[in-house]
Amino acid sequence: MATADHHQVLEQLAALLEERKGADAGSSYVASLYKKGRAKIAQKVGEEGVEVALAAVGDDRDELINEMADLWFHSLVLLADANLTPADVLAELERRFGLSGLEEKARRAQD
Ligand SMILES: N=c1c2ncn([C@@H]3O[C@H](COP(=O)(O)OP(=O)(O)OP(=O)(O)O)[C@@H](O)[C@H]3O)c2ncn1[C@@H]1O[C@H](COP(=O)(O)O)[C@@H](O)[C@H]1O
Repeated sequence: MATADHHQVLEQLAALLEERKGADAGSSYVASLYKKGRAKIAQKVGEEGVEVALAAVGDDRDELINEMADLWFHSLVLLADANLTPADVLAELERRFGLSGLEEKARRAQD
């Protein structure tokens, strides 16, 4: 896939994950995750997060990319299971543009 198409990958994968809701768990890893349920999917996200942290400390570029891809993938499955999309998360990140992290933290402390 060409670099210019990279921004479409999240949407394409999300569409595929949506399709997998009707798939057979025996022939699709994603369908097998849906079948195991939200808690199992959430557990996978947690495990992949830990693996990302370990890879980062190990300072191995390829390992970090690999583990981050696993984390993003399982996070997308979790979003789909919750009937949310990458666009929902991207919209939230977009909303935060221009708002410094420290400023945001201070606002939260006031709530
Ligand atoms: N991007 C991915 C992707 N990344 C990682 N994985 C799978 O995630 C699993 C994670 O491996 P682990 O060792 O952590 O887990 P495990 O030991 O297999 O599973 P557990 O027993 O821990 O649950 C592996 O089986 C990987 O193959 C993925 N599986 C699917 N996709 C995408 O999802 C699409 C649909 O997949 P299927 O539903 O399987 O057709 C594929 O075409 C891909 O685009």
